[in-house]
Amino acid sequence: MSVVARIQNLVVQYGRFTALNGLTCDIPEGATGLLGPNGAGKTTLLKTLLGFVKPASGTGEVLGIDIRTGDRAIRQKIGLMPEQDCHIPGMSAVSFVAYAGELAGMPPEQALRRAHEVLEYCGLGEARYRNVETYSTGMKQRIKLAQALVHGPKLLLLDEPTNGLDPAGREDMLELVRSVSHGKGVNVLVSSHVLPDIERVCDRVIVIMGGQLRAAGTIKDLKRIEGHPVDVELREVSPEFVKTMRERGANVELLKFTTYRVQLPGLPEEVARNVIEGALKSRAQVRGLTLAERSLEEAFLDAVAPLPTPAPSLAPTA
Ligand SMILES: Nc1ncnc2c1ncn2[C@@H]1O[C@H](COP(=O)(O)OP(=O)(O)OP(=O)(O)O)[C@@H](O)[C@H]1O
Repeated sequence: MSVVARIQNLVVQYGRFTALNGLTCDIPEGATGLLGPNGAGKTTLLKTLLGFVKPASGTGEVLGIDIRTGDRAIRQKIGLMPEQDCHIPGMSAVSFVAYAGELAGMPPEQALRRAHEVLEYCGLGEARYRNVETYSTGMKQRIKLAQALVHGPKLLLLDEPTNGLDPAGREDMLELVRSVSHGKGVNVLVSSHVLPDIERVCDRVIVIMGGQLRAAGTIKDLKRIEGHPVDVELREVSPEFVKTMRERGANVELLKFTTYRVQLPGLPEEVARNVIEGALKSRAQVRGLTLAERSLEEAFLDAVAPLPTPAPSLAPTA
């Protein structure tokens, strides 16, 4: 797995409050979701990657550049779509986006040309000469994306990109982010509380809590259930199937309607074969057979569950 950013033992403090508490994680190439409950440190991590916030200790590299010293070089290669509105009052969309390009180091003419292109790409072509203050919430979200993309970043950081959007606007924004990451090959890190959004756009997630890493990996792996149980949908409820599978050493539970979850030792293919044999023997008709998985929400809740507290050590007796 290639990485776009790597951070180790990162500590970030606001006064005496520690927001990132020894965070170590890799941000892989592709589309990654950054998950965590309120106050977990997600925005702080994004700001630290951009060099806006300096770590008290620890190390970090983004696209091969040290986050402690290379903030200007980093900002030329990263785009940030912040959670809050970031337009400048009184400016038209095209002037604002071109200005964002210049701030990222582009020559004015090139910035203006790119501003027209990205506004078109973000669906704001017709509204580009309008004052941004007159934009709807959905349009304001799009212009935040346009200003983040104007300088052709290699990594795009998105902080709650679907905030405040209605269902149609949300769909459009997710489609845009997906096309940026999967069609244009831009690496993206998306911070969001909306797990279905993350599932739509990302292949991997990083879960943080209390400024520390709680889980990281592909969404597929995080949803996997230990022991590879399979879900078997039968044509009808079959006590005979349950009996047969139990005789074969399986753990069987009725999940819903006519679907059973079956757990047996062995690889998923072996378990599937065993289930088919059991169904044939018990004359149960199989309608579907899938590897059981939990929802991303279940995996997330598991990752952020309170950590077990170590047992108190016994005081030595005199
Ligand atoms: N400028 C600041 N001064 C003091 N504390 C801050 C500052 N910015 C953030 N914090 C605190 O640091 C912690 C992490 O904040 P951060 O905004 O990174 O969390 P988050 O995971 O993005 O939260 P949310 O999901 O609510 O946006 C929070 O407890 C927050 O109150």
